[in-house]
Amino acid sequence: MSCFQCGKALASALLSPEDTQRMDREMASILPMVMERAGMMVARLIRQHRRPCRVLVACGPGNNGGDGYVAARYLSEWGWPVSVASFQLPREGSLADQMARRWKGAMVPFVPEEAQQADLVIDAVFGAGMNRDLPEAVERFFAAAGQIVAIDVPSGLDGATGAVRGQVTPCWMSIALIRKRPGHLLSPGREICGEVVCADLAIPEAIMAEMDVRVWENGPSLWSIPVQAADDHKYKRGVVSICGGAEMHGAALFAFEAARHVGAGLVRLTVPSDAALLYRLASPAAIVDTQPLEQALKDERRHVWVCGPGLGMEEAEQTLPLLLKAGRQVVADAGALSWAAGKTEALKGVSVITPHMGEFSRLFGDLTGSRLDAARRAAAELDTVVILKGADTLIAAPDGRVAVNVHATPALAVAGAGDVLSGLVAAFLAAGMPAWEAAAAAVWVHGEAGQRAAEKKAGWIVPEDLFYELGRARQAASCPA
Ligand SMILES: NC(=O)C1=CN([C@@H]2O[C@H](COP(=O)(O)OP(=O)(O)OC[C@H]3O[C@@H](n4cnc5c(N)ncnc54)[C@H](O)[C@@H]3O)[C@@H](O)[C@H]2O)[C@@H](O)CC1
Ligand SMILES: Nc1ncnc2c1ncn2[C@@H]1O[C@H](COP(=O)(O)OP(=O)(O)O)[C@@H](O)[C@H]1O
Ligand SMILES: [K+]
Repeated sequence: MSCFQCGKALASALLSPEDTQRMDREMASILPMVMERAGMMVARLIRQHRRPCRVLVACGPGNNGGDGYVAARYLSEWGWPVSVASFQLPREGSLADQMARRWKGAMVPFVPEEAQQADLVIDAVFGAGMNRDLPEAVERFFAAAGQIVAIDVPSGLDGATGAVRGQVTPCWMSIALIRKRPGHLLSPGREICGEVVCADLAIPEAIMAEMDVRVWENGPSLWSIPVQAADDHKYKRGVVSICGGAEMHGAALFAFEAARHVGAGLVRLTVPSDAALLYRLASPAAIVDTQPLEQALKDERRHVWVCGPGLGMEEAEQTLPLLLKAGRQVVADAGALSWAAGKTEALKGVSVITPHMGEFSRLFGDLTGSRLDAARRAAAELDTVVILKGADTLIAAPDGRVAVNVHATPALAVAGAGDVLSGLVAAFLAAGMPAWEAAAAAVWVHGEAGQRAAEKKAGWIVPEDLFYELGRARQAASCPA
């Protein structure tokens, strides 16, 4: 089943600097109109969010500055008291220069005292074109400001990665132009952007369709989860098998209950025989097998397995290679990832791995560069979908696609929440979804269930609270084709 459709997903595209540059080239002839619209939209959005107040627009030398001059003109025409502080004037003859020349209002020096006196400072110093560390004068200027609205991205934020290049003062609002950037969602960028509002700018569809987008905000436009049908039967819904360990029963049981509650047709636990009774007592609904794994693997219907939650090193060693040798689709987590540290190639053939940052570094070494690039590299290296978990979870495919998920809640920061996620991924794989789509949908449904559970329990949840939210969370995630 292939359900990824680029067109449908365009609304949630996250633009890289290369995307922006390509778009600028494609739109060369209409760029003045696009900049005019960008500045106007910024002014409009500010008018929607604030009563008239003293505004200072801080403008840089590039197109971000150009947008700032236009926004200043509109607000001023609407009667707002506006002045402009130029960090550096645009190059003569450039588009930004043309917009600067149309600004006939007050110009003030680019100094912190001016920023301090304004009720609202608009940051149009650097946007997507920022290519080196933030100059100190810019840091000091914004540090003195009260409320800041950033055009596109706050100056100093790397839109591609969410990294900051200097001391960046947190904004009240950021107005993303055309589409958000990964940096609006990825920490630490996410924490300095404030509320992120997108100004669509009505770019011609033909230009948008040409975009080779590889990064998206995770959401239902990226995948289709199978819906219930009159002729459903348990094998059509999908069979999930879970390896349980001898000592830590809870983790495998969390994955088991998650797969059951999100709609898998049949979920089975394969466990050491002396632990079987404990599993059965813990969950009377559990179908617990004690036959050797080789035996269980003779059943071709059991083609999706969760391997890792609650497994010790030895148990992981005794199960994962067998599952892979038998050509099963495997979701590898926890114990399986710890076992593979130092021999990452042992994970080749796994469909999805679900490391948190600690497990990821043990597998792939300390992070150099951005988490987004690291997750993408790991996915390509192993030819596996990588779910790099955290407050901003990344779902990377071997072909370079990445979904950035912020549809979650800090209420999920509790032991066992990751085991639930493994069960969800397996359930969606077993339902026939391709690995990247299954992983992205599982992460979103996990976040949705977390939000619903947190709402009921003032934010303080345990993993079990997620189970009874999963049906509705799956429903919310089912996007009609
Ligand atoms: N296609 C699009 O996405 C559109 C983009 N627009 C605007 O264009 C912006 C990008 O414009 P540009 O590519 O001109 O880039 P910027 O306006 O972000 O800045 C580029 C200029 O700043 C200088 N610069 C960069 N980092 C610096 C640093 N740390 N210290 C000193 N100087 C530095 C560069 O040498 C260059 O002169 C977007 O953020 C957005 O605001 C809009 O005008 C509308 C359309
Ligand atoms: N601050 C947070 N905001 C949103 N989601 C979070 C946050 N902290 C943790 N999570 C999510 O909760 C889950 C925790 O998984 P993990 O760390 O593997 O825990 P465990 O192995 O104990 O189950 C992950 O899916 C992660 O993305
Ligand atoms: K900016």
